[in-house]
Amino acid sequence: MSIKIKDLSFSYGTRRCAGAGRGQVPYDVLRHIDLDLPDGCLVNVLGPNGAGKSTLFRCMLCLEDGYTGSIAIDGRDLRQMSVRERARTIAYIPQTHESVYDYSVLDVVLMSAASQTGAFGVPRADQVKRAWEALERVGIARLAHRPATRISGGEQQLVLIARALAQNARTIIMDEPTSALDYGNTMRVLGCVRQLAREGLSIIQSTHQPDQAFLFADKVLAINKGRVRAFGDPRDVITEELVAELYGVDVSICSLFGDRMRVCVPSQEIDVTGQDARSRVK
Ligand SMILES: Nc1ncnc2c1ncn2[C@@H]1O[C@H](COP(=O)(O)OP(=O)(O)OP(=O)(O)O)[C@@H](O)[C@H]1O
Repeated sequence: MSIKIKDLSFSYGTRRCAGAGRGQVPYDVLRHIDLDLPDGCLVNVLGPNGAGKSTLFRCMLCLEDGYTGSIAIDGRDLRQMSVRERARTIAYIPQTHESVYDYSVLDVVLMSAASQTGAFGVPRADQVKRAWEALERVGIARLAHRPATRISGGEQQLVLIARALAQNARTIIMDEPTSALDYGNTMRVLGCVRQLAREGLSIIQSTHQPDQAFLFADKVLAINKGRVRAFGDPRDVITEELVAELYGVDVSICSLFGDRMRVCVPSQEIDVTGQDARSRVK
């Protein structure tokens, strides 16, 4: 689904203005954001802590609706859609998700049906079938009857992706889906996410790893201080200047395998003077 954001600004409230006696002023966490996210695209959102990534997601999900400007999905204004319609359109995987109840993995995935059956409705046969298909799709059907609290972090993340798939939403927003995962699970989850985008889903996910964006993203959105700093192809957007600006770290961007892959190397940690820099991307 295509997402069009026009002049989006959002504030959580006011803060005291610098200087004596100036009073409270609105503190805009998001400032005049214009974006056109194409359909069937895997977008990685980069930006330092507090840049506004989660807030942007919350606005796109209408969890915060006090924004100015507009957000349209496939041409329809988000605010004109009912809660159920929105739930069917966009699935959300938040930054942290810790279930305290011992629901089975299958039950967690079946919660996706709540937007159609209501919170206490019994899932229909087709919804159960879809839940199984989603579990198969992400490769964890074998875990269906295990308590969702007693599986690994990577498996839990895959359960949430399966739930989003079973919800049948064409757009999935993920807030740092791999932040708690080890290297192997990170690669498996991101590989699964990329495959889903190749099959036509629109996926927007935040990450703090520019290298991940080189490897997995179709587009990169860089946000800094609530503004869009850059948007486009990873190779165009992720530059040494951008990484230094966003994260305050000097990196060299190097190419590998005949430039099929690029990586950020923190050059301030190693002395690269006089080294062979032929593969460095200028
Ligand atoms: N509920 C809230 N009330 C007031 N201010 C908030 C609230 N949530 C976030 N903020 C502030 O809004 C700004 C943006 O926060 P946000 O969580 O969107 O950043 P982020 O880019 O997702 O950061 P991170 O990478 O650390 O998750 C920060 O200054 C944060 O302190």
